[in-house]
Amino acid sequence: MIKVAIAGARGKMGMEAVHTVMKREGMKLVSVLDYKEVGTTLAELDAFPNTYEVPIFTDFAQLVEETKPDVLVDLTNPHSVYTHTKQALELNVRPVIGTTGFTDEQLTELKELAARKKIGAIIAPNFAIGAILMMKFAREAAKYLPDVEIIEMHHDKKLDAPSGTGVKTAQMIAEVRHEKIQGHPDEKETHEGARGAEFEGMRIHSVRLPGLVAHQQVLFGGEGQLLTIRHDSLTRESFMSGVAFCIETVIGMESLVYGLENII
Ligand SMILES: NC(=O)C1=CN([C@@H]2O[C@H](COP(=O)(O)OP(=O)(O)OC[C@H]3O[C@@H](n4cnc5c(N)ncnc54)[C@H](OP(=O)(O)O)[C@@H]3O)[C@@H](O)[C@H]2O)C=CC1
Ligand SMILES: O=C(O)C1=N[C@H](C(=O)O)C[C@H](O)C1
Repeated sequence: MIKVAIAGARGKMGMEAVHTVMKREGMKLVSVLDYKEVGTTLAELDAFPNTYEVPIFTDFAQLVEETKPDVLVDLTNPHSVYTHTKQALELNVRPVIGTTGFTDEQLTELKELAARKKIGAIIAPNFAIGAILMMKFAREAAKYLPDVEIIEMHHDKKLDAPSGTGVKTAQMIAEVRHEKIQGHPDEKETHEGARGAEFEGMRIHSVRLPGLVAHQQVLFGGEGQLLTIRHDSLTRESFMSGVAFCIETVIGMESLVYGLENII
């Protein structure tokens, strides 16, 4: 039985993850990490009325001491995720991280820490299998069509831009794409930001609108042709088989993996 703790259980993803872990055979939700006093167990919260008698902690060291989780699933926000991941590794709890917004320096540091401690960790900018395939197909297409722009579209409560998936897509494309600055060499923005975020000569555009969940198009332009690779997460259920897969997989790992494309 894999013992799981979740940080961010009151959030949109966290709520789904709580139900996923509770329903899945072979794993058990032993505790929840919050940053404010919201109650002593999940059953006291409006989101889970009288349902799960799972204790809530505001102190991670105490959570580990009292409930001894094997895995910490983090679905919080870009401001707290780095600290949670580091604390988990230091306390020998395997992190499964869905939260986005890490800097390159933070990723490198966490990778080194996991390697030093020989502890499995997964940082997954996107848990949905369709999104992983979208990124893999985009990497393949970029070998032949190096002119590419990424348009990611999310709900308007999202804190980080570009999305973790948008950045990961650009990183995967950059692995194979001949370096190239796109657009006209003399192009000039008359309104700042018009051309989107720059990533190794590619552009990432972030759309935020109510009604959206998580969507991305990768556009490749060629002579007289356009290839569009698109993925849509229509509900947060789309991420849950990935969350369960990571919890089960991280147990047998001894290093940090960034991106599910490396382990599926
Ligand atoms: N990898 C993937 O496939 C996916 C990743 N995500 C990412 O997951 C993260 C969460 O997304 P989402 O559920 O939509 O966001 P929400 O804002 O709905 O949920 C975040 C929750 O975390 C809580 N929280 C904030 N800080 C802490 C902390 N220090 N400790 C414990 N809980 C905390 C928030 O509480 P409060 O509201 O009181 O501040 C909130 O309840 C985001 O980074 C998002 O990008 C989202 C979807 C898929
Ligand atoms: O905030 C979200 O909602 C999502 N965040 C992740 C990201 O930044 O890529 C994954 C998915 O796109 C949903």
